[in-house]
Amino acid sequence: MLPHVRCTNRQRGRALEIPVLDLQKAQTSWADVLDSWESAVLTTGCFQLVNHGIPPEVLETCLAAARDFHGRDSAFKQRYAMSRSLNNRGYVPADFRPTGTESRRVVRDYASLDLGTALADAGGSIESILLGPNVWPDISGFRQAVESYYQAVHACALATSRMLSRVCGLDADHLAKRSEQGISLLRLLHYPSPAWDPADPPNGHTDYEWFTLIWQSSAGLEVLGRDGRVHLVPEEPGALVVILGDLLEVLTGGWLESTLHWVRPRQPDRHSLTYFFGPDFHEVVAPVAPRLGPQPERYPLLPAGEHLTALRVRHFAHLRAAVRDGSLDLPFELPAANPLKAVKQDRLEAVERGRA
Ligand SMILES: O=C(O)CCC(=O)C(=O)O
Ligand SMILES: [Fe+2]
Repeated sequence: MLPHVRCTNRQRGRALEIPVLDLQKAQTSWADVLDSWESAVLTTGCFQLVNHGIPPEVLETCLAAARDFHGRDSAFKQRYAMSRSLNNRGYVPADFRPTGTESRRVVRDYASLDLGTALADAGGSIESILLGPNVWPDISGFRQAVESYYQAVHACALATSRMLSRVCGLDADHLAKRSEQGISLLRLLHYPSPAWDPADPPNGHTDYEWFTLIWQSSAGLEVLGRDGRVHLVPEEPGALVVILGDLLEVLTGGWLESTLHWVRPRQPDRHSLTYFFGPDFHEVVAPVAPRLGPQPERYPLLPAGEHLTALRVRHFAHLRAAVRDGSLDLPFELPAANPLKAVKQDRLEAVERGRA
């Protein structure tokens, strides 16, 4: 839990700044802008991306489809509930409270419709939890609208991955090559109303994959920078927000850190289109030179598919129940906790000490 972190637009008299980076410029003259990318990921761990190549009409049409879906009645949405299958796909309502876990979530004040890479031949295999078939609501034009956005945001993630690979001192294609049928996920998120009390501790977390691309309809996303300060990510019309995920931290042995973040909507009815860019199921992620943190040995060797499957199973009650009753037979031992918990816990405590 992130205790007592308050977001203000100014702290100690200095304006907080989330860098704005231009993806088109990075594609045409990457060497000129590599330093600014490196500085962004090392300081705030978060930046806004402009000229990202997603046509505004593709974004708007996907948003309209998401609004249409989330605006329907509960009986309609429940037809597509994630809990109806073992796949990490479909609708998860707001106010979902996982029970019996060590989850830090106090309340889930958002609903989502989750979809992602769907392997044609995943049926029945362990891969099908993360890469199973998508669930498409019976709404005219919905699938096309969302698939168009998915393709566009994925292309943007590939271009972003080329810059982040270079920042890590690796071949530009390093991440893309390891993510050809990646465990990637698009969540159409809806925050119906600001349910938070400023006194509540925020629901801080880091994302699990390489990195995340977020489009937000209104402000609400807050990140904790490596400067120990809280940054409100301002609304930047048309921009995508990029934050770093756990697997980039593992890849660099802690030289990069996954971005601690949380959402406290400023206005009711906030939507976000949140795309998590992840590796192929059979990739094993471990620290890779040359850019390494001071203690790369603290990072476990992570088989991506097993690790991400275990996190989903630990999170969702219906998957835990399926493991208990034998309808889901995992070919690996479910770890008692996220194996990255220790490194992240240390960081949270260090941040707290820095504040004292
Ligand atoms: O809605 C957002 O801006 C971010 C959502 C998020 O952090 C998540 O789904 O992991
Ligand atoms: Fe997140």
